[in-house]
Amino acid sequence: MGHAEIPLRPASASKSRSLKGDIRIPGDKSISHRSFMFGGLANGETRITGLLEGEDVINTGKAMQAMGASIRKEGDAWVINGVGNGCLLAPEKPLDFGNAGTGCRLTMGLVGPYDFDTTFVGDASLSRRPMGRVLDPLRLMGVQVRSEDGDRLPVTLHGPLAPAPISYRVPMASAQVKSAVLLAGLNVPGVTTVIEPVMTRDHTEKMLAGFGAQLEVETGADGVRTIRLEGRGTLTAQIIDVPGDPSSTAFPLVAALLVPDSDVTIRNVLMNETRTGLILTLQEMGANIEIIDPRQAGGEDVADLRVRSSELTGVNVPADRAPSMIDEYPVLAVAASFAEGETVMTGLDELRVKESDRLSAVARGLEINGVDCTEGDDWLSVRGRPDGKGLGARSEKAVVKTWLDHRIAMSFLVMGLASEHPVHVDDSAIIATSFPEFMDMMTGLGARIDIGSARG
Ligand SMILES: O=C(O)C1=C[C@@H](OP(=O)(O)O)[C@@H](O)[C@H](O)C1
Ligand SMILES: C=C(OP(=O)(O)O)C(=O)O
Repeated sequence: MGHAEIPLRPASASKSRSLKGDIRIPGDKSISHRSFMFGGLANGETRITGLLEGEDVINTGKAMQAMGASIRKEGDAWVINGVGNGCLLAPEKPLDFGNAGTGCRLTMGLVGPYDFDTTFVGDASLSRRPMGRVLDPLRLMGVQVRSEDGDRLPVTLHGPLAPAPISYRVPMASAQVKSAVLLAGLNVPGVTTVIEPVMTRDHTEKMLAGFGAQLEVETGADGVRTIRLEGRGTLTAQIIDVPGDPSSTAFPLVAALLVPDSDVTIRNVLMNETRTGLILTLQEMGANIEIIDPRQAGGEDVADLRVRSSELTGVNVPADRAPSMIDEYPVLAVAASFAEGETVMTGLDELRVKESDRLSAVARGLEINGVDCTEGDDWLSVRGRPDGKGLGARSEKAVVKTWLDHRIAMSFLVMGLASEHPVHVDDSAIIATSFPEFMDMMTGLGARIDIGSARG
């Protein structure tokens, strides 16, 4: 059952006394998707520990199974026997990616060049999101595309008999587009080139190299990256331990900063520089975040974070930082609501095409909870109230609309933990797409969050 059919599960968060504890955040969503995909494609048996068992990632696993990979769970490990590069099977039914842009767009690249039909479907949120950004480069490789108006789902792809490699300059800052082109290149003879003017998360490049793909990355003096991948090579199974997701970490982290007398340690957090923009920004705002035991694990930087309540001050968040914190703006806007002075966030155009139009969803949610903010076409400014006085819902009717967007739901629940009045969200069921443990983990730290019954 997709989220379109699941009844909404409203929830409310109320002012909490203090958050205390030591937690381990579930695995990174980006790395988990790619672990299932590359393991499903490689020769041999890939073992994954720490995989995020959220709905988004599970849907990617089901898609890989539908295309021939064998996936099973043994104790804590996921064990995958891959089909071999170039050997995916035609799925018998449409692949349903639920709410997941990453699963859907990367798999379009992975299977698009194959000479058979593959149909992609998703929930109401995913069906509203633009797919042209991935379909355009696939068309250049010779892939036939059948889609609804405006390149929305459902989409059916059929690869050509002789796919051609392309050189593609990614027109927007998007790791999903970069990755889809590279994954398509895996099954195309010759060298596929991706030019990335603005660096985005680099998990695809790193992990493909780890699986043995012939891939090189060159960074120009101007920061422009050129990634070249030799197609039709062999991928070899790997052992993967997925580090904790910095995007999920953002919620208990901001909550601990905002709720007075809090002291929370978060273990095993991925600290890849393409993902740490939020931590940097919060530190600039005066956040007390201690980075403990920074280390390498499985080719990635990880660390433990000790977070204590802090008085925050508004800052300007530069546009060029957006790719390294793209999923964290909703919760940053919540942090800014409790900061002294104004926070201005720029370069936010990509927020309009996430699970919801996050710029507008955040601005509406802040407004109904008494926050003074301004929404621009690609920017947001927030004027905070350090004591949280007057913030929160003044009536039962002031319910944040979450639009099937997990990050909107979690961000506003965090807001309610430090506001004078409770904060209500119209749905919390969607949180299971990326962070099924969110409620238990937060309430375990002392957060007052109640799940209500469906409102009429
Ligand atoms: O490649 C990835 O794993 C992701 C890339 C980002 O999307 P875009 O590529 O659309 O920026 C991010 O928002 C998403 O949560 C995960
Ligand atoms: C944008 C997100 O994910 P996706 O694009 O995979 O749906 C997210 O998790 O915030």
